[in-house]
Amino acid sequence: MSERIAILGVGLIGGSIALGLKERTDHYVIGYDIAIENLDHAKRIGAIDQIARSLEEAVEQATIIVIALPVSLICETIEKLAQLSLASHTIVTDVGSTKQQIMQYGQQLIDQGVSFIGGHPMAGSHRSGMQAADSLLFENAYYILTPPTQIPLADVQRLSHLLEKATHAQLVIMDALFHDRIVGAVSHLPHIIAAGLVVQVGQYNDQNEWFHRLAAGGFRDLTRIGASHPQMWRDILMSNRNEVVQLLYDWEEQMRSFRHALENQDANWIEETFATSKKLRETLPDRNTHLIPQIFECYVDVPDHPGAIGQVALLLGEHGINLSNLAVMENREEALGVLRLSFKEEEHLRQAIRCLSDAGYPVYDEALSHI
Ligand SMILES: NC(=O)c1ccc[n+]([C@@H]2O[C@H](COP(=O)([O-])OP(=O)(O)OC[C@H]3O[C@@H](n4cnc5c(N)ncnc54)[C@H](O)[C@@H]3O)[C@@H](O)[C@H]2O)c1
Ligand SMILES: O=C(O)C(=O)C[C@]1(C(=O)O)C=C[C@@H](O)C=C1
Repeated sequence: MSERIAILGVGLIGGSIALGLKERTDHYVIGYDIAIENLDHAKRIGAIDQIARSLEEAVEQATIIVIALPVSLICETIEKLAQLSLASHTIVTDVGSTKQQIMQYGQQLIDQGVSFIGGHPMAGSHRSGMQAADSLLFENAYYILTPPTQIPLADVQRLSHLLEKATHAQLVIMDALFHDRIVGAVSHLPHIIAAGLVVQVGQYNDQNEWFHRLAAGGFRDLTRIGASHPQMWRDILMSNRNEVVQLLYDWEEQMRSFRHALENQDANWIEETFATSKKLRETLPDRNTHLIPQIFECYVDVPDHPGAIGQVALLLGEHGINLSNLAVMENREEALGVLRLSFKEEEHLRQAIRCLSDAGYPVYDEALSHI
């Protein structure tokens, strides 16, 4: 099926998705942005087929709407879209870095019968705008979707396939709360730490310019993200405020432990902590080593009704099992649907089989033998 895709906000993320869509699919792409120069550039380089002069013009007849605006504007835009009469088969998604607040707004669309599926590609840059867009930005990165339980299986699959094809990312389904907690720790907290360090050293530098002159690899590596877009990060932190406040308490505790160790000349504690850090840092999965990822799969029968996908995804999420992809294999009327669940780790597959079987779902292997 050929889609008409409206991208609202043709900046770094919207522009990168648009480029991927035009490079790797045949879908028609319409761009809308407040900055006309972004749209002109996008049209010139073939990232979009058409420039829309208004939000209404962009979404009219769109079958998929991707909201790629700063988080506060994503919420506002969802409210605006809920006032328009979108066709019932339209899927609306977003790319915002937080998910719980956006999903609450998305309920307004779901109440109108429109499928709203939250999204967040876990890759980006401290740069912003269409000029920085890149069709390879999301290659091999995780792209998280947070479909509410009411969304039909087929819609989640339609969006997931489209995004996978356009971005070459690894699509993962996750609960919004789970997402905000984890992304708070691995993205939002690091941005605060980088900004805090840059401001602290900037204050020393005001007294003595040698601080900046001597800032070498360590400072530069750690603070690249301190140059990120201020309004975008204001929105992200305000949207994930509760999670980030909790994370900051833990961070203060970490820093206090370092200070105590130094005050008490506890060299062993310092060495042990750096040894732990080195070991953990070296075991971080490298995005680029997974160019041909090994996939572990199983098949599961689910009742063919709208909430079924959410229940399976939620069950796995609650057990901390990362689903890397989900596809509907069969969709017979009034009978069972068959889902193919893919995992990156064999251990996650084993855990999923155990937890789905315990919950009463029939689970099969590749040869469709009952597991
Ligand atoms: N930058 C990243 O690393 C990254 C990664 C993943 C997700 N995100 C999320 O993606 C979203 C977009 O971020 P980005 O990095 O692409 O930002 P960006 O600034 O590059 O793009 C945002 C675009 O929105 C446009 N815009 C702003 N106000 C508008 C308005 N009122 N009406 C129409 N257009 C308007 C801007 O002109 C710009 O082109 C944010 O919600 C962010 O949280 C960012
Ligand atoms: O690479 C960067 O510059 C980023 O900040 C990308 C990054 C991140 O924190 O990892 C930033 C925000 C997004 O929501 C996802 C990815």
